[in-house]
Amino acid sequence: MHIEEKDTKLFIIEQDEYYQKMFRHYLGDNPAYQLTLFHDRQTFIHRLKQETPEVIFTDIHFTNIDPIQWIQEIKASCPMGNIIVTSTIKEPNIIISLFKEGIVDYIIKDQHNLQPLLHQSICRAKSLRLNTRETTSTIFQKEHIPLDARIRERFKKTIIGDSSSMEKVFNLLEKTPNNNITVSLFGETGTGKEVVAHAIHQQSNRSKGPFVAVNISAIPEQLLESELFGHEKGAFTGAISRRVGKFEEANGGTLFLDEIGEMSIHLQSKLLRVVQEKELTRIGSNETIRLDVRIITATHRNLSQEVKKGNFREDLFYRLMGIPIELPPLRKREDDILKISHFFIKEFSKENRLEKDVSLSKGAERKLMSYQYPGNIRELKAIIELAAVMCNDNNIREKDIQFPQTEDMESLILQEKTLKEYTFQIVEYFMDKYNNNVLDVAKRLNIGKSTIYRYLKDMEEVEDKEMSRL
Ligand SMILES: Nc1ncnc2c1ncn2[C@@H]1O[C@H](COP(=O)(O)OP(=O)(O)OP(=O)(O)O)[C@@H](O)[C@H]1O
Repeated sequence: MHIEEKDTKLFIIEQDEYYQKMFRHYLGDNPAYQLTLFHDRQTFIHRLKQETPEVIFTDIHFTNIDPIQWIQEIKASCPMGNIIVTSTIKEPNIIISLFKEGIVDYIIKDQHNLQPLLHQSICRAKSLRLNTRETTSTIFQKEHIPLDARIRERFKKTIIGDSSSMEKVFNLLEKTPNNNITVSLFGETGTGKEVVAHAIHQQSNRSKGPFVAVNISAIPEQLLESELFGHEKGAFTGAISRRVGKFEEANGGTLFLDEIGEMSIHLQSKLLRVVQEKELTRIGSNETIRLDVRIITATHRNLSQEVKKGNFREDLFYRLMGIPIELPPLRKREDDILKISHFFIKEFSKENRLEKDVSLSKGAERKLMSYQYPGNIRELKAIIELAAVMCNDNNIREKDIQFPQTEDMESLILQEKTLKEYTFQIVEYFMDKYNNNVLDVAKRLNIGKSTIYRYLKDMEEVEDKEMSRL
């Protein structure tokens, strides 16, 4: 979308004289911008309460005030203003927290190409405003802001989960459909990063365009450049024909760069250029191709640590961050385990055209709840599918649920139950296994029949108590 730049009202608070001059030089001379520079915090806040600039540039390095508090103060004074932070502070954790507070962009001040970055940032802030028709300061979740339930419900059709940690994810996802902002997904393997990336595309105003996914770690380094950016015939040995890269393939749609943390530093700089300039040239070509692609990235790594270690370019990190969404591991989503299990069982029954849907016994449910799932949702899916194949009468019992041997004991111990609770679990397991034949179970566990009956009675009482509490 072309953004009309005439008379864009900019407020800039900057205490450093050198940078004040720089802002005046880079932005003040541009007739499209109406610039007001402040160096005093109080005057700045006072004016913000009276006027509404479209874009607010601020540093975060002020004495006696914490960066988050400062952004909150600006937002409280001018809820409609789009905040862009310009600072020399490069601490990734601070930057992520500021994005979560709702800033639109973060620009490191001491870069050589600052002028185009400032300009792009202003355009981006304005396009957000036009596209979303909401303040960019509400781009990120805030409990007190009414949430768009319809968008949330659409996301919930493919991303199963109701737990409180997922609610935070949905709060952020709600803010993605009507703009072009980059989304960066973090989370352990199997937590659903690709599912979420696809859902973002599906719910966005680009859903009619292509969704192209590239797994960076699956492509050998020497092929990745041409895979992403394409090449002309004869550009290098082996380039027997022209190849359109994934960026071009995704034009008009969404490009999902999975495992972005695995990209080499060399390619990172090329990617940065493409992301910043929104155009590329294929290897061996002079032609410039304009890009209109939304980028979603994912990684299982802690990227801010990778930045600190020098493995990931800090400028690219900031460029790609956009809306950062952390997908929680399944062990922190206990409330979702059964819901997702039932979802997979339904899918399984449908895919296999079963006349009667597979069901889960209470014992099986309890067993599913007892595990830690190092492989997250992918592992749960595999466990459920295996159980659905192994079970008799389309009813999954405890014995049908099989966890990898090595994790089994550890995961049992990690539950830190009482001895009585462990005993109940063992009795329940064998009752399930021996089709409720108390005699067989007593023999197997080498205890008297009456002891088993006593346990069963105790278990029933515990269950009744639990039920009456609900
Ligand atoms: N919330 C969810 N609801 C239903 N199914 C899900 C959900 N999240 C993930 N899945 C399923 O779990 C499996 C793993 O998901 P996905 O590939 O998106 O994970 P990932 O985080 O991208 O993994 P990796 O980091 O290994 O690439 C897929 O089969 C997917 O369909």
